[in-house]
Amino acid sequence: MQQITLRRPDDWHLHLRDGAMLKGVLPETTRHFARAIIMPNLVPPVVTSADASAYRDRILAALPDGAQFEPLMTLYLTEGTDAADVAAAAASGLVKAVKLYPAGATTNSHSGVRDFDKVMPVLEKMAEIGLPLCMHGEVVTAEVDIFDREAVFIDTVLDPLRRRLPDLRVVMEHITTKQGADYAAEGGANLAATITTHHLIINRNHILVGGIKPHYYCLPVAKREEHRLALRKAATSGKACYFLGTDSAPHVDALKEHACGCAGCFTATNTMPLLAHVFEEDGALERLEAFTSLNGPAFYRLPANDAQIRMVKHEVPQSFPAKILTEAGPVTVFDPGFPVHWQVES
Ligand SMILES: NC(=O)N[C@@H](CC(=O)O)C(=O)O
Ligand SMILES: [Zn+2]
Ligand SMILES: [Zn+2]
Repeated sequence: MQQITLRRPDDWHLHLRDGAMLKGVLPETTRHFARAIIMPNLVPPVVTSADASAYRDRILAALPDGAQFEPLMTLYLTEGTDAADVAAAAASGLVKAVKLYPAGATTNSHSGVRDFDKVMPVLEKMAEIGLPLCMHGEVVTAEVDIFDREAVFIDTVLDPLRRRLPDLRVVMEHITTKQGADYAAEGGANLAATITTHHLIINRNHILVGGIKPHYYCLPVAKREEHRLALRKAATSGKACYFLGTDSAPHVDALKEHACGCAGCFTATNTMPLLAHVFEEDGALERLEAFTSLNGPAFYRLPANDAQIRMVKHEVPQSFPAKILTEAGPVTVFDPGFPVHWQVES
């Protein structure tokens, strides 16, 4: 029996939603994770420090008994965001990052940014105080093919912005391409990238071959195999610029299995066993802790967790729930399509 011990992991990109869904999915994260960067794309979005404070209270109220979990709050950047409010929210410790959604790029992004000039005062303030900007890195212009959106974003939006504001600390969220992995590696100390569990496992064939698989559809959409392999190489490299952001994004089954299905994979339940599988397969188990527990806190200038988890590889494949039954409706858990022998024991 193989086993490993690592510092408790953190999730640097997580959707918890609100109300009945929040209550239903929160235990799936708090079981293994100590902290998570909480995405602000609620309806309406978490825009002001007052919104973030109220949302944090709702998350804390929904925690399962005895859970040791700290939600790290973010603000949703709009063209009306007030730089002074952002600075105050960061200074008080309430807010750990600001999230930028290009308008129309993904789930609940219509309040996002259209004109970058309008948000420059906020970005300048963030550069001054060292508050990270988390970016959903896709252009949304109709002429750009959906599989090229990330690479075009890097060239036409991210790189010009970083030249204009070199002190701005940026996290490229949920990178899905070799271009994304390469750009993050070359960006110096002010640039990092999160990588999801599912983008290490699926490519675009998994979504489309043999019938459309709505539970593999997320944004940015999974790309060609060469990109998945580039992400595997990046995540398992141990390099400081890459860390886990699951982007676990629950939608009820009725809205995933739909004529216009929602984007998002729900991986909170089985992420750590899946990552142990992936890292072992790539001969990199000793670098799993860097990816899940060390590189993220270092970038966010927070201490790593002191507590540990132990993971064990069993002879027999482990079973995971197929669905989480929330009071908002059932949510299908990401199915990697192969047996997983790893389990978190404590
Ligand atoms: N990743 C997704 O496919 N969906 C996310 C939004 C996002 O992170 O882009 C969601 O909120 O459902
Ligand atoms: Zn996103
Ligand atoms: Zn997300």
